[in-house]
Amino acid sequence: MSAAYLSARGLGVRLGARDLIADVSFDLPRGCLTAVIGPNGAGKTTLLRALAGLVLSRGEIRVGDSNAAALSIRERALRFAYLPQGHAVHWPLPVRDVVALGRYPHGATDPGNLPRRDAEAVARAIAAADLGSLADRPVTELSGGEKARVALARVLAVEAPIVLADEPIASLDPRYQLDVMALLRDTALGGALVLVVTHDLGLAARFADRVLVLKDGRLIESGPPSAALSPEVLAHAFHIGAFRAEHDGSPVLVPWVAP
Ligand SMILES: Nc1ncnc2c1ncn2[C@@H]1O[C@H](COP(=O)(O)OP(=O)(O)OP(=O)(O)O)[C@@H](O)[C@H]1O
Repeated sequence: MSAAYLSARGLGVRLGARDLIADVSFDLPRGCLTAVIGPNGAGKTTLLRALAGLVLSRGEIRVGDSNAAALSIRERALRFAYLPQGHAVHWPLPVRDVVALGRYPHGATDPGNLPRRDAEAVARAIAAADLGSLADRPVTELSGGEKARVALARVLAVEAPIVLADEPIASLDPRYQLDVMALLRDTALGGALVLVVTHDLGLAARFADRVLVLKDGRLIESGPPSAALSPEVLAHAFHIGAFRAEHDGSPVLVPWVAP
């Protein structure tokens, strides 16, 4: 594996007397799409929030040559583009302006008057998320799936080296699920380090280079999909089996009843 760009050592998040995640360690390179999977409540969202610096954590997070804890909020927002679960926007802002919020960490604070470099990044993100025909519509008038693509475009507009996406395909139709996974893979191929939380094991098997498996706040497996989605791991993590096949050279994995 190439040099690590994002490393966690003994990462933990404790709330009250409870460890939401504990002793999580990994090294991930740029240019890699990593799926984060695990049962409900396993700590996937908490892990992403800890990496983004949105929840207090212990242990160490290193980004490139920096200790993440030493970064200012703006530096952290430039390095980590974070797509939260749900991503509600309640103001009737035009789609273009919502996407432009992704340029805020770059100092572009007025969506109506973006410097050229920022306007170009916004245009790239709008095109990548296939939002060209919706760019001038108020975001509040879009469907759930369309809003999800706007939220993703905002994150892509940051053009950060690390993308943290929490269930970005949860509300999308099958076509856009495939498009968004392909888009995230292309983002990784373009040099970003992409972490995607998903419950779709089939898409994780097909698109991810690596898989992190969380259970009860612990990292129980980390590796290529062939190892991290093995029958043993799925039985241990989810108490399920899976139908496995290959199509067009890609792995097919369909969750099935426990063996
Ligand atoms: N603010 C909070 N206060 C107390 N407990 C919390 C808080 N946020 C999350 N938790 C608990 O932490 C655990 C991990 O939650 P988290 O949202 O990280 O899980 P997840 O793996 O993303 O789950 P899901 O697949 O259901 O989205 C859960 O048991 C949850 O109840």
